[in-house]
Amino acid sequence: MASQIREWTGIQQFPAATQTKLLQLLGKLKQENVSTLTILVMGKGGVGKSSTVNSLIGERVVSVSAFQSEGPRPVMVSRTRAGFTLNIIDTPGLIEGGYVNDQALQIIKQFLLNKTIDVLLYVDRLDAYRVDNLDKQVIKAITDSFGKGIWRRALVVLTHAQLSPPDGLNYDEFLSRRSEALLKEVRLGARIKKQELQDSAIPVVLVENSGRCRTNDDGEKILPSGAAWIPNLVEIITEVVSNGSKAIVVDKKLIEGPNPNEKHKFLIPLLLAFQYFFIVKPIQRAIKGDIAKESKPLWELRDMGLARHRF
Ligand SMILES: Nc1nc2c(ncn2[C@@H]2O[C@H](COP(=O)(O)OP(=O)(O)OP(=O)(O)O)[C@@H](O)[C@H]2O)c(=O)[nH]1
Repeated sequence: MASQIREWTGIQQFPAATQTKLLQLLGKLKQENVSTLTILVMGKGGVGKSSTVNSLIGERVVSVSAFQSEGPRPVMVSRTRAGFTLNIIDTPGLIEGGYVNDQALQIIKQFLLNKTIDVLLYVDRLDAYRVDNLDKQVIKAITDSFGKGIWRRALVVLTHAQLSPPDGLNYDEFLSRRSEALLKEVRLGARIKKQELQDSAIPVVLVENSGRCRTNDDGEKILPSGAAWIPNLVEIITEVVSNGSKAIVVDKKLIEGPNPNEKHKFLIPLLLAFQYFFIVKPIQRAIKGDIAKESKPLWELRDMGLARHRF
């Protein structure tokens, strides 16, 4: 209920330049008749999801820990400002003991029941050097849970953006290699086809949550490129919201129904029937034919009394 939602006072913590840009962006959304934005934040554990939520809200609303957080519970933080409601849903890391924690995933899905996800922030660290099987699993779990359409509403958010790349690589080169490796996995995990690539361009956005993040003359936290990252992130979120794709409505059907990516499951019995009549049957027939044609070995003929013992 709107009356219970707290006023977004955290915005006043931002430097004036950031506040102005944020209010402009929210004003633009309102002009497009968007007055609520629900942002889902997902990713592996410890990549900076909660820190990013706190940075965006401008308050310490969710706890941040260098070690894996305990209760695997999602948290929704809601704030209103000038008739606009911002909901951000922070979720626990999905990986436990090397696998996607199905129970945590189920809890997240239940939590999202009857909510509409406008944007997914898929969070990872910029300073990771390879994409591994865990990334694949998390991307697949998100796709299987919400359908591949969620990636049309997604941003890849890379934290720890204030880094010095290793091996003498320059920053932009490192960023583009890291982004490309991750996006490749997202495209595979989300089963985005080649012809859909153009439509499904997923933006990669940099974030630096550290208190030691550099600032510009206006006091805004900036990236190594000099861009103020909070207004930049919000701007790209508003672009994704306006890209013509559908928000993800989490209803009972999505949570309990068949996997949204298995729409063609009805074909399975047809395929089995095809396999039976056109593969299994002909093979059985061929085997029978072979047996019938087979010349009997001497010992068999002997046993049948048709051949004389030769030994
Ligand atoms: N330097 C730096 N540290 C960060 C950044 N983002 C997060 N951290 C640190 O990384 C650690 C984990 O951050 P969290 O925000 O708790 O990560 P999380 O993904 O929410 O973790 P779980 O809730 O356990 O899944 C904390 O010690 C943060 O202070 C960042 O952009 N830069």
